Amino acid sequence: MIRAHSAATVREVEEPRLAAGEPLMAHAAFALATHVARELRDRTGRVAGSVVLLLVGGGNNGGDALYAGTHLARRGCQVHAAVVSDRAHEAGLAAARASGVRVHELLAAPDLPGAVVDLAGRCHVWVDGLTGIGARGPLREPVAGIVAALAEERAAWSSLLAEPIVVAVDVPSGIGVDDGTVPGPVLPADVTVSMGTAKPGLLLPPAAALAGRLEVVDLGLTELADREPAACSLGRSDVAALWPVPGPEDHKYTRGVLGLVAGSRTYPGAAVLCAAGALRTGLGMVRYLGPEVPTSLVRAAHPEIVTVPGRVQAWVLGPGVDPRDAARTAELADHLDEAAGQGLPAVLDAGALTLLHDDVDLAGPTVLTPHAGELAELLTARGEHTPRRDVEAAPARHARLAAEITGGTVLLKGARTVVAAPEGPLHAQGDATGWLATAGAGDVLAGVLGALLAAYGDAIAEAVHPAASLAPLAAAAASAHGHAARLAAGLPFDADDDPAGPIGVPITASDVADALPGALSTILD
Ligand SMILES: NC(=O)C1=CN([C@@H]2O[C@H](COP(=O)(O)OP(=O)(O)OC[C@H]3O[C@@H](n4cnc5c(N)ncnc54)[C@H](OP(=O)(O)O)[C@@H]3O)[C@@H](O)[C@H]2O)[C@@H](O)CC1
Ligand SMILES: [K+]
Repeated sequence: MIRAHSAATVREVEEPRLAAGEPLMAHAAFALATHVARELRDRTGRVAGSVVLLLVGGGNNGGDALYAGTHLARRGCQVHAAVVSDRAHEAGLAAARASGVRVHELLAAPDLPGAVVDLAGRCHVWVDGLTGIGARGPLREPVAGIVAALAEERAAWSSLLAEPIVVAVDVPSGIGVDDGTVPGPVLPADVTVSMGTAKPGLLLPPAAALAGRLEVVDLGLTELADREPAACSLGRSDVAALWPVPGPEDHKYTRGVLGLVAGSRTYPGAAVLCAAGALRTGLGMVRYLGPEVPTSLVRAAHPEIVTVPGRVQAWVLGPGVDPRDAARTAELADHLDEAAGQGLPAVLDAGALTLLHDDVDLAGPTVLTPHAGELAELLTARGEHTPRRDVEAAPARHARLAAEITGGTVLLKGARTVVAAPEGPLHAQGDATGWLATAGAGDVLAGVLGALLAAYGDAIAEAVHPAASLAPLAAAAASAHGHAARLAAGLPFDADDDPAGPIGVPITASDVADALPGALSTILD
């Protein structure tokens, strides 16, 4: 699991250590130099003789870059430092000069962005030490202009072979360190070397997509183990640890029975796909409840499905249900009440999300699975006027707001899925592929999550804090679903940002459901 801590937590932990004279910056800079050297060797085949640009702002982030530059100069690199603040780290500057780094004090340059871009054009690697966890809000001038010019230059270069490598120090300068927003210009990185712990903005969308590969440097900040992370991402072994695996004593009722109210005459496929997602995830039984169509289609596609009411351990309510169908919506509300009465978990998707447009307080453990548009509608209906683009610009903030307002756990679907409970760490999972953005994929996900919750349903109903396990389970479902999509698209199992890697093939939602057992076998291996 990658655990990310807020800037404030990092400061609280590092301050007493710095006061005690621990050389945290020296360790950070050495690790940074090692990563830069490795990147140079992997991509260009050499370290000595490479030309390195340090982008140096006015704080310790620039200090990290300067000290890393001293190590790289000693390893035979030609190192240039573009200093764009009059408060650059003094000791770092002195050390850099002493080790042969060429320091360019550029603040007085008539065209500052142009001067930095000129210098950058001669360098194999750019080390972004402009701002780190000390940044506040969008980048200000002159740094904003420099970053915008470099980002433009880099985008233009990417069509050529000799791209510069961008290594961000701690975070790509300009991202919202704690909330993952991109409030202004940011220089996208190939690698981000984060100091002591990951930062939330490196995991959360949309900023996470600008961080490249994440490398976390262990600075021995052991106190962080006892501090709740602000955000986290489950790895394969975390998902495996959560996944229910049947033992010899299990039977279908202990493995979990899922009640499914989905599909309509207009959208019958949603019921078939949601059932497929649940069945291929593995559970004891699916009880489908609905009108003749789609019941006949669900039975034809999945003969193992039971279509009579009975005991269940979790519900999936709403995929493919038209919220204008008053009778069906009332049915959804009844099942939601029934689940809450028994303390059983429920997934509210698509049509069922409109149940929360009224001032309903969720009484039971509930996961909402909106996409950005549905979340915007929900928030607006609950008095927080929110255009869809605002949700897309700050997914974590809006998912958390919806969780606080409704009392549910919100799984906000997107290229990178965010899960927010009313409190506790945010989760972000970026295991999927762009090919997954296809009709019906969300119905499959609701099924996967429903199956997982059914397995845990009785335990959740008996738990002291029934909602506490929902966010990790929702994140695990998103991860398995994303991995299945990668497998179906013919992509390597784990997402990486290698632009030279395979691009994959188009997939359908049915392909994703079919790929679930294969993905789970790799996860559980
Ligand atoms: N984690 C760890 O244990 C360790 C962390 N370490 C490192 O320290 C870093 C934190 O250093 P830090 O506190 O000096 O702040 P930093 O990020 O360099 O930014 C301050 C500068 O940015 C400027 N600035 C601010 N906002 C801005 C804006 N919007 N637009 C433009 N400029 C803006 C601000 O200017 P000012 O607002 O003061 O005028 C000031 O000049 C951390 O990220 C990591 O790299 C390691 O060295 C040791 C171990
Ligand atoms: K930075």
